[in-house]
Amino acid sequence: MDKEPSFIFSGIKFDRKRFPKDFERFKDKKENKDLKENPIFVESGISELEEGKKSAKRRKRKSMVTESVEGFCVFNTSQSVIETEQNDEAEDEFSQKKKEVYRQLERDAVLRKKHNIHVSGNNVPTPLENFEDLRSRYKCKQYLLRNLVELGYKEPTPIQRQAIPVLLSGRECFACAPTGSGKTLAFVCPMLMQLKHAVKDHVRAVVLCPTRELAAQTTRECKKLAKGKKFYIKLMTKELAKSADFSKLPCDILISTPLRLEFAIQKRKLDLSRVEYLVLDESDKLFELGFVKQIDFVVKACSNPSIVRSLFSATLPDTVEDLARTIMHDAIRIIVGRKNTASETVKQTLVFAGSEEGKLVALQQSFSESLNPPVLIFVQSKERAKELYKELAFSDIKVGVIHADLSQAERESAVDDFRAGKTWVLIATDVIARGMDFKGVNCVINYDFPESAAAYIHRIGRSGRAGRTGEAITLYTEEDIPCLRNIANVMSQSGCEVPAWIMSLRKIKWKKHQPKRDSIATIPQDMEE
Ligand SMILES: Nc1ncnc2c1ncn2[C@@H]1O[C@H](COP(=O)(O)OP(=O)(O)OP(=O)(O)O)[C@@H](O)[C@H]1O
Repeated sequence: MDKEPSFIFSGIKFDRKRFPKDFERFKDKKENKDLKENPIFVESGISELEEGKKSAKRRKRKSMVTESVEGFCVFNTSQSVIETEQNDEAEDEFSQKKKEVYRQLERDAVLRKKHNIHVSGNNVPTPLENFEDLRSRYKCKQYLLRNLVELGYKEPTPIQRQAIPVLLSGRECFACAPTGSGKTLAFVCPMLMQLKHAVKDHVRAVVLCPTRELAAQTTRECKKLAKGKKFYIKLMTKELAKSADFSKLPCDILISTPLRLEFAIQKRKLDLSRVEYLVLDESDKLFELGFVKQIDFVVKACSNPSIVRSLFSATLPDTVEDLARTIMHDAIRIIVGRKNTASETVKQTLVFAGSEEGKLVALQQSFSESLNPPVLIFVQSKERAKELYKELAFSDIKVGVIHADLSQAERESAVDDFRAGKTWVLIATDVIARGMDFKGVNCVINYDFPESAAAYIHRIGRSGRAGRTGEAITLYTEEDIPCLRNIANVMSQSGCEVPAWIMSLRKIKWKKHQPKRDSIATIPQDMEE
């Protein structure tokens, strides 16, 4: 009904030339009204909306060109009816587009809710329904889709569903998703897709990891995903950092720890000014005091104004978010589940061990009753790692150890032996607490209480990865009790039961809990040889 032109006003046209101001006022009002009524449009789907508006405007202009007479013209009825109809058509098309944008926004919201994805930022791209979307929406190359199938990845994980389209749209992001939830693929896949093919003369993507072991693992993952396509993917080794001539070394993707990269930039004159992608993996660790200067240096060296930067971690403190915001442009924030929580697939328990002596007895007893390898044991320092290693090696358990005092080759072989099942138990410091992906670790034992809630989340996250179940046991003594509540909070947030008395302890502000502990050693020195 409302589309029928009123009889009285049919054929009457407003003389725009004579009353330009009035016309402008009228036009503005209508457009403002549209925006006010549809605030979501201002935030999301704006490009499609604008495209709709533009095409409607284009059509309007076209119909005006055909006008023979302007001004009040009661005899021009048929011409104006045609024009009104054309305008209506354009309006219709515009409102159809608008509806479609709304429908898409609703579908996006449903998909995000289903996968517990929370986003904030402008115009967040639609999450992936499946890996097939990579081909249909983003023209993903066959080699990559084939590699996903070969790796056995049937469906994207929640972080992959959202982070991949965000990065493919050229948007910067900071992403927080649980340990073992596939964050590596979430940043490697869009990187390979965007780089398209290899070039030989400059570094195009940089991934920074806090440890050499993680950098090596990420390089391997990257190569697996790039299989069948000639990309130059390089791990920054000590040798490369010391002696490579980067101007002659073809390198599309460079994976490094911050220190080695800083060294290479300074000493080897590594030019990062054309880097298109920069990923800070385990970003909260990289923003800690020991790294922050190097990170700052690398971020500045990656001076390409159209660079896309992204931050990934399972823990993202507000302070890091605030810092990240200062360097990122219009970034999208992606949180899977709740921020700073442990993986829900890990069964977590707290065990009171009384004293240091009690811890060793408890560990040896539990191993003699049942040992379900692979088991990872975390201790507070390299000295304690060495001590515990001697104790366990002495009791005939196939045990390995990794800490910062070992040579690179020894560190690698400790990790390889554990991966290959040659050792059943690996004793470690926090050096491998982040990012390391050991297949099927059945149990993580926090022999020494973790230094922070974040350390706890990352340590126990070496188990229960990629949807598998796992177990985490945390031993504590009297001196750990003041920090118990913080760990208990993490446990209860991920659905584990915690004794009421622990939950009623006072919360403390906790920086680094590394109390001085009694030595683990029980074996007399002369028996060690
Ligand atoms: N879509 C997928 N389907 C099944 N498995 C996957 C998928 N994506 C990744 N994985 C596997 O999940 C495991 C964990 O992935 P990844 O190491 O990337 O986790 P993460 O989120 O980076 O963990 P962390 O926070 O500990 O670094 C890996 O073994 C990886 O091969």
